[in-house]
Amino acid sequence: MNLYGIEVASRLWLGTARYPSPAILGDAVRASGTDIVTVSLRRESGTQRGGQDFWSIIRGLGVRVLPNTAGCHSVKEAVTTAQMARDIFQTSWIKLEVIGEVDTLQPDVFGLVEAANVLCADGFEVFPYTTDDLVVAERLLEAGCRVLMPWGAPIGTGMGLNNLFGLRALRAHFPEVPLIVDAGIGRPSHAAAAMELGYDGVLLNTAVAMAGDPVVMAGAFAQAVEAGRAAFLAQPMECRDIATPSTPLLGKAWLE
Ligand SMILES: CC(=O)[C@@H](O)[C@H](O)COP(=O)(O)O
Repeated sequence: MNLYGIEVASRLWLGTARYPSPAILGDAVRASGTDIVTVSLRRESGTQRGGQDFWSIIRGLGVRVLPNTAGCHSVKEAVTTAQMARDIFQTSWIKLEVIGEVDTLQPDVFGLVEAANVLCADGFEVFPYTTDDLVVAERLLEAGCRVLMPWGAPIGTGMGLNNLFGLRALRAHFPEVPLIVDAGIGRPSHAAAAMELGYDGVLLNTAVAMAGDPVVMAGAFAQAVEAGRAAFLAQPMECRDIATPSTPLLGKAWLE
């Protein structure tokens, strides 16, 4: 898929937080086959994760970094964080998060649109973490976003795809816009379901980082995303209310 002029092969993108160790993070990234990881500037740049060590591990993975503004609750904070990320990572890509509510961590969609306008005007290539609201999606595209990242469910819940209707509607309304489900995915089957809906990819963190075996789980997600994409391209059958025998009756067996 083409994102802001860059050809991206991987449809599974990973977050880099909450892994048991940097070595396991590296192994999970390799097992996932991803070529994009997202990094939170606010959470990872402190001393807690080793500062420079953490950056060098990420750089050593040889994947594209999509910095994010996780943990930002205001437009000002998100814009400043994005500007710092651009300097540090030498990229104009930014996954824009403006959190509006602490219990659900749901996006503040008003702040999100405002921040997207500011950042797009400043030359950023914005990947907005949004809800499944069609009107907000329109506003983000008007602001200059060329990719949308609607949530599956609140971050870290692992609930999967909470609003299938909303996600289907977004896909149907914006057939040409790359759509990546971001957040709330808990199991490989959720990722496969998103891909079967025709989504272009999924971004997840907690489901891999907090699994009993993150490396095996990363591989399982890779297979699920591939299977879901293949199923979408193969055009799944429609659901029906009425049963249809899969073995046509050509005649009845005659028993004496
Ligand atoms: C890492 C990151 O960017 C998260 O904010 C992202 O939304 C992933 O969410 P999950 O941890 O629910 O997969």
